[in-house]
Amino acid sequence: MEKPAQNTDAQNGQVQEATKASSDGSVCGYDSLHQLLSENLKPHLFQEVNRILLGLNRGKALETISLPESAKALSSGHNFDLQASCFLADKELLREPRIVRVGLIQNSIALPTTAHFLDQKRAIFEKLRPIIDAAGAAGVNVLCLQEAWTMPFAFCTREKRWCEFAEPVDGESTRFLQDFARMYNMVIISPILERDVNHGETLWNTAVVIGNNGNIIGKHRKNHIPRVGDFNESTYYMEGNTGHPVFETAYGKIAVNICYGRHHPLNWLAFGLNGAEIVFNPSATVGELSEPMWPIEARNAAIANSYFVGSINRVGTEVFPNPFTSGDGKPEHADFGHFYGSSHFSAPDASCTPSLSRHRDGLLISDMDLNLCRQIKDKWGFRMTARYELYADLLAQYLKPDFEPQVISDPLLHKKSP
Ligand SMILES: NC(=O)NCCC(=O)O
Repeated sequence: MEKPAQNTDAQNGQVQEATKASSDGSVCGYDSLHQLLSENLKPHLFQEVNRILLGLNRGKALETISLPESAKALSSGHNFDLQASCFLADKELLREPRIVRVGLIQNSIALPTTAHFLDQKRAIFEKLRPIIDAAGAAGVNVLCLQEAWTMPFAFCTREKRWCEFAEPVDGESTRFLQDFARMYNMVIISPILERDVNHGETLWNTAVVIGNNGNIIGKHRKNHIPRVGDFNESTYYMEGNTGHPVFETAYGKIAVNICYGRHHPLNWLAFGLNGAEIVFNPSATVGELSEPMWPIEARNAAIANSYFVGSINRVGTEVFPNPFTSGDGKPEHADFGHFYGSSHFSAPDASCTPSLSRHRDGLLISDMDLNLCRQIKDKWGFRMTARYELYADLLAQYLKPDFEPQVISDPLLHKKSP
């Protein structure tokens, strides 16, 4: 048998270069996989790759939209990625289009985790200010920030001192965002570590929904808590007790499925059953653990539930003062790994936007005609064909202590072969 060809020095050099480029969190020196493909494939090949990877909206690739110069100036002045596109729906005879402009913000922390907590928090506020201003200048109607945006994602450490970052729902970060909500007539979703003072200082992982008049519409607490890798989050807060609320806002019915909840299809379903048209998935997750899942799960949820999904992941590597372990046999270490950004939108018709940068702060904007949700329900009929009664019955059985799985064994399973 012929031996596989050895790598040449040039090829080895290229591999090393790619590895070096990736250590800054980029995709081999490119901001995103999309950018890598678009800059390296011939246009006709890229068009076909794009069709298969990102899908089509009304038979065409998603169109980009132009943004005001003031938003672009903020992006270049403060070095954050800014992208914008548009999901269309068919024209209807009896309903006007319901076009909403939606924004997602991804960011790294602003100061080392060794800085005074107050300075860390305030520095994140200052970092976000121009990005939120850009969203406002661009006319964003609904804006969502990343999970636990006011703090480093210290839940890997299991150290209790990070609990100091927790705030009541009407605390400092909410007040900070309420001003923007009023100024820009914008609904803002603010995922924070919540301190529930009225219930014995209980901590929750909570998304506060601020209305476009600056009022607090309500909150949702993360339902599913990870117990995987360094995600030692159960040390800090409890499984949510707010169910699957959908918030009826001036711009549509929205819900929030916080991070690890995206691995639970029933969690997505429940927001859909309550009538959500856009579900946000503010997250904090790292490349080694979940990157291959990232482009699939939210997109699948958007398809299965006929709603839009906005997925957000934080950016960068956060190094903590004291090394930690997580009982997975890995040597002690002081960081989670790289939070890979890559925030994006998925639509009910299976199309999705290119992702934001894998390593830079960013603001992703998309116009979406919410009429697409019902149009896709009418086309595919997933709700109508869902046979919920079958599953309700199975789940009711499954919850009983004497449940036995419905397995029909081949009576000849243990027959000895002749
Ligand atoms: N924040 C959080 O729930 N992360 C869990 C890791 C993952 O779901 O990818």
